[in-house]
Amino acid sequence: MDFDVIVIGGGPVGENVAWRTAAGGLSTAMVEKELVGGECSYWACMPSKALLRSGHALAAAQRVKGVVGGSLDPRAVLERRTGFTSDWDDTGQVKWAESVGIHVVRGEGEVTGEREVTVGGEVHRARLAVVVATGSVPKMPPLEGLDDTPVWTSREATSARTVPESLVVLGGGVVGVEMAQAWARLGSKVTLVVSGDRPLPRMEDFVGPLVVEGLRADGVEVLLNARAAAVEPGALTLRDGRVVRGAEILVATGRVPATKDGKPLVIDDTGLVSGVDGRWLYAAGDVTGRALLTHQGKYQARAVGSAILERSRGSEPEPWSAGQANADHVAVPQVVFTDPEVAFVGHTAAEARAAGRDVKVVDLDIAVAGSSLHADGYSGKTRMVVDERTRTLVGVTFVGQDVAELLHAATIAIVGEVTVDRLWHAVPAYPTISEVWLRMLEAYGL
Ligand SMILES: Cc1cc2nc3c(=O)[nH]c(=O)nc-3n(C[C@H](O)[C@H](O)[C@H](O)COP(=O)(O)OP(=O)(O)OC[C@H]3O[C@@H](n4cnc5c(N)ncnc54)[C@H](O)[C@@H]3O)c2cc1C
Ligand SMILES: NC(=O)c1ccc[n+]([C@@H]2O[C@H](COP(=O)([O-])OP(=O)(O)OC[C@H]3O[C@@H](n4cnc5c(N)ncnc54)[C@H](O)[C@@H]3O)[C@@H](O)[C@H]2O)c1
Repeated sequence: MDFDVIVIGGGPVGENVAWRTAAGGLSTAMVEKELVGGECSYWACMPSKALLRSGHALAAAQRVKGVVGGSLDPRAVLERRTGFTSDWDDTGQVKWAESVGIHVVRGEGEVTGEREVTVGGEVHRARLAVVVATGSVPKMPPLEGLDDTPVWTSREATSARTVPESLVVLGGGVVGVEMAQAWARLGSKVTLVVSGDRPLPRMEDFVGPLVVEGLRADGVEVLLNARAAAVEPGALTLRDGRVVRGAEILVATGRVPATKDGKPLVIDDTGLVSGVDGRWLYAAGDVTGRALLTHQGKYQARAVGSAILERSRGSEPEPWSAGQANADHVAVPQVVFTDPEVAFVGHTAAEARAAGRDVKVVDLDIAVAGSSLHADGYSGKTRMVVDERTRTLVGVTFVGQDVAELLHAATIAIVGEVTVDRLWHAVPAYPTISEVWLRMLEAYGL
């Protein structure tokens, strides 16, 4: 069949491209080989956060004097998780897609020519654009014995129907720390194997050690500088000869773009794939390798949808208009949903310095009236990185209980290029944890 736009991949990113072009009046097909809703809905964001939330709610309650008792019912937590995945059934998402005018095509799509996508032997043509939003797949490390050992990936870690008695987690990235804590709080005996001296190594250097403290408080055994060499059912052998045992072994060592060669599709800020003539091939989301995050992929999706619509009307998207994903370079926010939570946006101090910027770094404990009310003995840390030339923020990091909702203020300040002098006039309400903004600006020198 012919369409104006064909989107390959019906994850959150593909859905958002298709939604935008269909809403703009373009006939749009979305090709999906598994479940409409993608990894995020069924095996990533939603089930992983559902597995974590009950444990966090209980821990938060128990940090307030006067709350007595409380416990987790792992079976009910798993049931709640399963509810968020609609028991791995995409009927609801397909109905939504069709209700907004998207034509859903089931099957594996392949770009077989210019503006041409083949699905199960049937050739479909796109009058305007083909958009690749195929996401990413787990990256497996070179471990002896891996081919013969049934291990967990993030799919099993988010969809398991029972709590394993013990679990070894290989990899100190976001999946590793989140899943280690979720399963530990559900009663599994968890060992986290981290190859470097701290987990979450790409974040500010104080983040990893604070997350390790939180994991150890939950009984997770965290092995640092531990390099894995071989795996067999029930055991992971480290290069120094130590053997770590667990009923299940989760390999969480990163992801690669879902392309034939595992390489990312490099795009410009309107989503056009570099090196392809004719301005018809676009990509967005994990497959671009830009930022492996649902919200940022959906932002790219909105840019791609807008750019296709604008170009169909003969105009070109301007920088910082809806048709360009310019914030990818300055303000990508991310929350790691551990306890303590990690929330950060922008660049780390080290990245900013490496880019040649003259920055001032403000480090503070989160210790304000709001935090002391929020939890007895609240502890947390924050870092603000300020560009001294423009007096605007480059990056902000918070670590502590329930800091996720503080993040959007930082994102707005960075994207809006708000100076610290003007930020001074954004008065945080008393007594909220946001008052830490005032303390940071005072510590900066205002
Ligand atoms: C455990 C885990 C937890 C996460 N938690 C968070 C979180 O809390 N917050 C956050 O922002 N991000 C999180 N992420 C990252 C997030 O899941 C991804 O960034 C997001 O899913 C990317 O969306 P996407 O649409 O690009 O790809 P996907 O969600 O991977 O969707 C791609 C879709 O394309 C389909 N597909 C692939 N190839 C083809 C083909 N040839 N033909 C047809 N269909 C095809 C796939 O079946 C899939 O449905 C998490 C990731 C993991 C693994
Ligand atoms: N809350 C969230 O926003 C959230 C949650 C989960 C995942 N995600 C996204 O999904 C993506 C994938 O997550 P991930 O944790 O799989 O990847 P990651 O890239 O964040 O972390 C992988 C980690 O594994 C380590 N590693 C690589 N090879 C190894 C080996 N052989 N042995 C031991 N360690 C090894 C790396 O040093 C790295 O720290 C991330 O980019 C993340 O942004 C986001």
